[in-house]
Amino acid sequence: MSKATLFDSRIKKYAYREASEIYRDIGASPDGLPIEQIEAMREKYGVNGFTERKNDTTMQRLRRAFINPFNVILFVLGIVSLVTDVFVASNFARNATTAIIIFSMILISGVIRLIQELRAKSAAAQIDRLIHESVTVRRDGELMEIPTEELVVGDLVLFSAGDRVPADIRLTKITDLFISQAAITGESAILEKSCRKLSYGEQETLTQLENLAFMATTVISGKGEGIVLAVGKDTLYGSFTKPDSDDKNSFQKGANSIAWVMLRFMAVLVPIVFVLLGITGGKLLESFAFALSVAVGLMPEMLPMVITACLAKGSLAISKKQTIIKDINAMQGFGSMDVLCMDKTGTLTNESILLEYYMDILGNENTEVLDLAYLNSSYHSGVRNTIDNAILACKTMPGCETHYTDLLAQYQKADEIPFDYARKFVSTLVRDSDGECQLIMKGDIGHIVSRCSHVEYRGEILPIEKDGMQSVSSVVDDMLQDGMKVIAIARKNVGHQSKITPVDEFNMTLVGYLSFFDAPKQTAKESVAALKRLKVTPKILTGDQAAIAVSVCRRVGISAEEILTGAELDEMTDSELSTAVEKIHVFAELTPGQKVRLVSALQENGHSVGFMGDGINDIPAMNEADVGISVDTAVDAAKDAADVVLLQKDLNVLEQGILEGRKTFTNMLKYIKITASSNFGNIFAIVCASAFLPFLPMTSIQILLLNLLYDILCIVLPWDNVDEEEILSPRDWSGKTLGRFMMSFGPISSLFDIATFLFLYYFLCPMLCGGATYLNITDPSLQLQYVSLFQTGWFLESMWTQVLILHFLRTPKVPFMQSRSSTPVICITLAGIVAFTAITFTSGASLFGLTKLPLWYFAFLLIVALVYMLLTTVAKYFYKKKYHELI
Ligand SMILES: Nc1ncnc2c1ncn2[C@@H]1O[C@H](COP(=O)(O)OP(=O)(O)OP(=O)(O)O)[C@@H](O)[C@H]1O
Ligand SMILES: [Mg+2]
Repeated sequence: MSKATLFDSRIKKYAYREASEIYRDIGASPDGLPIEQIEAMREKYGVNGFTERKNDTTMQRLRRAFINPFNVILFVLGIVSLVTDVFVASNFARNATTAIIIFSMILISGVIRLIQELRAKSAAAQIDRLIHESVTVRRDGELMEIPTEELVVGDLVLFSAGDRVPADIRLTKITDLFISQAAITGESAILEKSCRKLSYGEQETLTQLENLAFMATTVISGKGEGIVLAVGKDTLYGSFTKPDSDDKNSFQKGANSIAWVMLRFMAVLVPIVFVLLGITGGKLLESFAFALSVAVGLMPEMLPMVITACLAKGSLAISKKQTIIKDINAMQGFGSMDVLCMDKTGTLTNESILLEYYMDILGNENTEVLDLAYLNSSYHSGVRNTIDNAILACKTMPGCETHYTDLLAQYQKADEIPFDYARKFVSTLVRDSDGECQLIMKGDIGHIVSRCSHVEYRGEILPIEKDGMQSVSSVVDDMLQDGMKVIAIARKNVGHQSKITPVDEFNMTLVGYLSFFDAPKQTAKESVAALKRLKVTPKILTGDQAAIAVSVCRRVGISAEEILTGAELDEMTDSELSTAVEKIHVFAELTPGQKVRLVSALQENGHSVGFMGDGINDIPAMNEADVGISVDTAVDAAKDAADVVLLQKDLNVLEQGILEGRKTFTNMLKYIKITASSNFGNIFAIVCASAFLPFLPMTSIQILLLNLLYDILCIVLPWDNVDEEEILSPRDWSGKTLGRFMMSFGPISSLFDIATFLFLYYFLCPMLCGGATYLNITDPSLQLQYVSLFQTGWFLESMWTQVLILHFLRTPKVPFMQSRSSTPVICITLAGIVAFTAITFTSGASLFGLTKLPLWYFAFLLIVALVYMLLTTVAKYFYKKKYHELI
């Protein structure tokens, strides 16, 4: 039986039972669960979350910090070294230093990672406090607010318009409850829900069962109450969202592609080293250990740690800039986003709109139109948006204090059909004191007019004639072109009929219009310019009329020469759309589904797309986009669905977030590229050297030590400065450019390694060992000294150049003069060079097979370092010229 059918049978049965039976079955009661039973229910049915992270045990955290592919390789290496150097070695040759270094590498990277995670967790806790995702439940007979993830099976939940359903629920009580299931079925139609027991004859699929509400669906209007049947991964939504496989994970994909590049280099280099050593007569186990340390030397072991640190630091920095990153992986979206889609109201225009005119069909002021709109806005139980708020605000107009209260007393609500972004209007049925009912419809002009057969003018009801409609639309057109938002009001008497269905919404009488002032924000023009400077193309995806969208876009500097409406979009094939989305920046009269289609068309074209919105209509597009952005004032469901929440709906805030995201990414890429290329350079030189050296150019323990020291220095990289020019365009997060970077800069470092190696072999070592080169020396102790001098010389050269090159490759500019690393980076790297050089002068040096070198060698080192830096600067110039970027 498939997972889905299993799931079906488990939850579906409750649709056909009375509430009382369900309470008994699950062990709940109509008063809600007793507090002491909550834990037991959680034990039995699980938690309401998808990632274990929320309820981490120390074990899980430790496991994540310590177990990763890099550490596994290190561990194998540690064991090999334990076996060869300690267990099977003779008493005399027993030496555990290699094993100790390897295990301390594992320990250090793990502990740092653990600390980072704990810090990130406390940051996340702060963030949770800022954006409350809470639900109302009835427990022990009392209503209380709890965080969504504390919900358990058996809880009684209450929700209303604008909420996201927090779990899978069997409804027990509803008032005009309408739900959009787009998030799980993809269908934009809005369904009316009920709480009656269904009978088995009605063969329906799970999502069609009207007395069930599913996790992640959106309450469009009305209220509901119900028993939680399934939570977290056991919900229908949970059954098809596997934690790590959703397409939001381009971050993970990027990390993987980087790991692959590294693996390919290893796959080539390591066997070569092994074979070369074998040919030159090394011992099998020793050669194996050496080849493995080469592998470790090549790996950026600290990658997981640097990534966690960078992301944690970045999201903390962003949160100080009024932006909350809910999902840390969404930082990637922020760094790489090159198209930002947004709706109009509240982003480009002010958050609230003002009611300006209320008029009959020919444009004369008419209070009856406003009264009808007021009744409609007061009585529909959907989410009140800016339009409703503007209409309801008229009760505070001077002289109207009692008028609107009287009006509500005079007309009672009888029924409604909620607002729906596909139909773009809302209908309410009101009953006067005589029991006569009238249907009031308000919404988009086009959609309303298409349902009208008559117009009302000065009390007379006239059939619509063609030219009559033209003079009507000219009234509206002028206002739209001025950037006003206009909606239409229509009505119909339906006698004593007390319920309405969509069939009743025809043959309406058009009464008039309301127009609103939807003024662009003062800062909008500037912010749009800033986005363009950051190479993020702004695109407007609005459900509103084309004319107003054009007017607003002109005023804020978005090109509106060409515009595409929802209707035109539906006519297009995918390939036509793919070219259209590139050159058009304004899309109007869209349904939520069309917004999704546009976002995915942009993604198909290779863009990294952000979507910023605040309404229920924006949720599907936010889910589709690489990064969904919402604002603190948005409806709860939109905030829940977003990856990023801005505490102010202002494009300026977003600009700061984008910059911070790119900065984070640049620092991560810096670590990866520089480390990988200099490691590659070193290892490549070692390979060349092992081909004809009669001894190991560096012992495996030295390679590891070098690597460990270097990695410790890299811990400060997340705190490095980033050049302003570097973050002016979106960052690509993938292994695509890693290979070419390694191939361009790695060999330069090998060149100097080999020069040093020749200098050591033919000049320094013979000079200090009686004038002969290694092969001509017969005294074993002199041979040992020769090797040790050679290896120390190379160790120091590698370390110096590897650390210095960090400062040269981190920026395309001239280091220290045009672009300075941050103070911690400068201090730590300098301290590192001094400390590690000092090690070779201590007595402990012999533990690692290192020894003291004459001071004049450092003069040589200085020259090598200088020439190396010079050559790198030249290479950097050409690289930048060719590829237009460095990091
Ligand atoms: N509460 C409402 N009552 C009646 N009609 C409404 C209501 N809300 C929206 N509409 C109609 O639906 C159309 C689309 O809604 P809306 O403008 O909110 O879409 P949007 O895509 O969020 O656009 P934006 O936020 O950019 O203005 C509106 O132009 C209006 O005609
Ligand atoms: Mg909107």
